[in-house]
This record gives sequence, structure tokens and C-alpha cells, in this order.
Amino acid sequence: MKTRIALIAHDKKKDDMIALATEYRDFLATCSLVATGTTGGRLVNEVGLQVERKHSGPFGGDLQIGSLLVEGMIDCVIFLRDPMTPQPHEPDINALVRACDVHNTPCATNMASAHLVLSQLQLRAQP
Ligand SMILES: O=C(CO)COP(=O)(O)O
Repeated sequence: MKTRIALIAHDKKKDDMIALATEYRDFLATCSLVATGTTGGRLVNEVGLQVERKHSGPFGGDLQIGSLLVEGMIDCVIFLRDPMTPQPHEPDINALVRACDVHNTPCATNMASAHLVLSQLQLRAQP
């Protein structure tokens, strides 16, 4: 079965997400990807990945992904958060990260941990 990965980035972290997805593009192309709206749009247009796009974060996208996760449909979350900018939907962000903890789902919230998680998943996916 394909690895199911959620990709989310706050605005000031979106360039990092594009760089990350470009680096791991070959592996990510073998995965089932879901993303919040704007992040997903950039991944499709700039990296050429196939991504299921949910609503934008402030409009409930984090909650939609959290719901999928609670249903057991997500194996890993890459959520590049911006710790320096207040977000109007902070409760939704906290709910998603909490759901990862409740369900013991890997959740990388910065580039260093995202690299560790993706490189490990990539390694495990090799025959
Ligand atoms: O706000 C977000 C996550 O909390 C991300 O949403 P977008 O990908 O739509 O910008």
C-alpha cells in the first residue's frame, strides 16, 4: 500500500516545503499525498506532484486533514509551521498536532525533522 502523507506549510514556510518536496519528489510521487489548499496548489504547479487538495488552513483544511488522520487514513504529517506569525486558526493547528500525538502519527513541524522522517520513509520504501 502507498504511504499516505499530509503536507502543510504556513505562508513563510512554503518555499521550504517546495524545496523539500523537490528534493524528495521521486519518493513523494510514489505516495498518496494530501495537502491544505494553497500548499497543495504550489506542490502541483511547482513540483508536478499529484496531490489531493483540501481547504486552505484558515478555512478548515487542517481540520479536514485531522479528520482523515483520526480515521486512520494518514501515515505521516509534514507540517512546516511558522512559529513567528500568529495564525487566525491556531486552535485548528493545535487540534491537528494533538491528533497526531493522540494517534501516535509522526508529525514533522520543521525542516530538520521533515528531512529525518522523509529520508527514513524513503529508505523503508526501497525494495
Ligand atoms: O494555514 C495552513 C496550515 O495551518 C496552510 O494552509 P494553506 O496551505 O492553504 O496556506
